[in-house]
Amino acid sequence: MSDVSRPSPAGVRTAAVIPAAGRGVRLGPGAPKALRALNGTPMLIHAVRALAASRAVSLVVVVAPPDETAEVKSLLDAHALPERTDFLVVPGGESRQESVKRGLDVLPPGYDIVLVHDAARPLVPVDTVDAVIDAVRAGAPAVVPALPLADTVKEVEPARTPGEPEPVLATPERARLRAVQTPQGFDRETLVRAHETVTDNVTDDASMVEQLGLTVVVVPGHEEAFKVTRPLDLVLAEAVLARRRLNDGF
Ligand SMILES: Nc1ccn([C@@H]2O[C@H](COP(=O)(O)OP(=O)(O)OP(=O)(O)O)[C@@H](O)[C@H]2O)c(=O)n1
Ligand SMILES: C[C@](O)(CO)[C@H](O)COP(=O)(O)O
Repeated sequence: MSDVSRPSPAGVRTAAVIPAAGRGVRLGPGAPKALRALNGTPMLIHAVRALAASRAVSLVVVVAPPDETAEVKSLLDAHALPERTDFLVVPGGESRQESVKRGLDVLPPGYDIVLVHDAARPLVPVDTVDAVIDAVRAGAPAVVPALPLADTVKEVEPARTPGEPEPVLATPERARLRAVQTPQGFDRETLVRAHETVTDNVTDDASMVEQLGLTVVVVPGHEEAFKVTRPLDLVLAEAVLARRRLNDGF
């Protein structure tokens, strides 16, 4: 049994920041990605429910597309969400990193552990969320869920002209590689310092903590925590939801 299903250690509270302000260019034209429906419910609501399913999470900060903050607030009001969880909505920025920073900026005092979770990973199981929180509670300053890779990975010299063949530079040893997911979990002070210190644009929050010289640890991720990025991912997400409904017997 995860430690997280037990009451929080006295005074230790966990908040989740959900960056949801991206357009979803790779998914194709349409509404901002987080507002697109999966089986009739916006992807963002699935992601919020997934994080709020953890009994340890008592605050969820949604970082919304700047023109859609009112709509996001209405969606949160319209969908059944746990009463023990508080919600805040703030407008996002130009990059994922800036959006996460905006979420961190509005966190009230008293939250010592912060999770950062992509709205684009709507189906993460609660056990994965709890495993990340457990590892932060155990003392890691930064924790990422990750999976081994199925494909061999090549480092290439990127083509200068699109479509040109790309020369391979190296083949990293696959057994040492992991595909990193979210939620990523942090000691709050560490994550805030990373966002204040690191100025290059990076693709995840944990790599900012690596740049501080601190150790980031990996816990097992989950296949269902995949990121909805391209159109085929929508088909997969709806298939996962259909399988869950069958397994739940309704
Ligand atoms: N300016 C941005 C860009 C991204 N995100 C969020 O960061 C997460 C991961 O980003 P990604 O999957 O790349 O989403 P998009 O940026 O929307 O996708 P694309 O690159 O295809 O436009 C998503 O939940 C997305 O909403 C954000 O909050 N603010
Ligand atoms: C944070 C992340 O989901 C970890 O895999 C990923 O780096 C986000 O990348 P994106 O290109 O912004 O989707």
